[in-house]
Amino acid sequence: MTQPLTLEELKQVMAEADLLKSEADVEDALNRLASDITDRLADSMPVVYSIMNGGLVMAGRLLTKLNFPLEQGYMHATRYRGETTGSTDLQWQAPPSVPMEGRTVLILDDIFDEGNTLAEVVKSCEAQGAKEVLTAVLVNKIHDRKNTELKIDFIGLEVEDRYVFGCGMDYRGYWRNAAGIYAVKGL
Ligand SMILES: O=P(O)(O)OC[C@H]1O[C@H](OP(=O)(O)OP(=O)(O)O)[C@H](O)[C@@H]1O
Ligand code: HPA
Repeated sequence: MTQPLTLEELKQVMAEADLLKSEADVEDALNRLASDITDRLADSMPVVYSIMNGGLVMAGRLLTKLNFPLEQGYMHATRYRGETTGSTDLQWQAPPSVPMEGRTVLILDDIFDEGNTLAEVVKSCEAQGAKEVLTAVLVNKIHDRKNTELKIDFIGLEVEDRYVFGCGMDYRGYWRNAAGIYAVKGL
């Protein structure tokens, strides 16, 4: 495990970061996502799961924009665990909180990076008998290292190939609470 960061270091990370998407950009993206998701799922009484922890902020901000009957749930699967590179094994820290057999499932997550997390989560939902599984992410990171053929159904924003934080995404456990999306200096 890397050494914990101090308060001063964490403030410096933010002070030196590049703002990639403003709070207003994020809000526009969430409104577009809500409209597209409503068009597709308004009549399907879906279960909408957030992938903890990263999906928490997106879910909280998106759910109140969805004006149709849905159930809300969560699951916690983690691959990075406070580091800036992902481990090969996805660790399940909490299984899905609502049964999904025969249901339309929508998975919400903050970022589609190499794609291992969502690919495995989707596979797991299918194995648990979901009728259909759709995915929505706030951010798709653009690079050619995706480890999956999975196509994300709803994408809010695209970002360049840098380590990003804010809107649910952490830098070594911190700054998920930042309202915009930032790239760490040098990463
Ligand atoms: O596309 P991938 O390369 O698999 O990365 C994306 C995943 O990584 C992050 O989760 P993380 O493992 O950091 O867990 P956390 O949300 O609990 O921080 C993020 O929230 C996504 O779930
Ligand atoms: O760029 C990232 N930032 C935060 N969390 C992440 N998980 C995968 N990629 C990222």
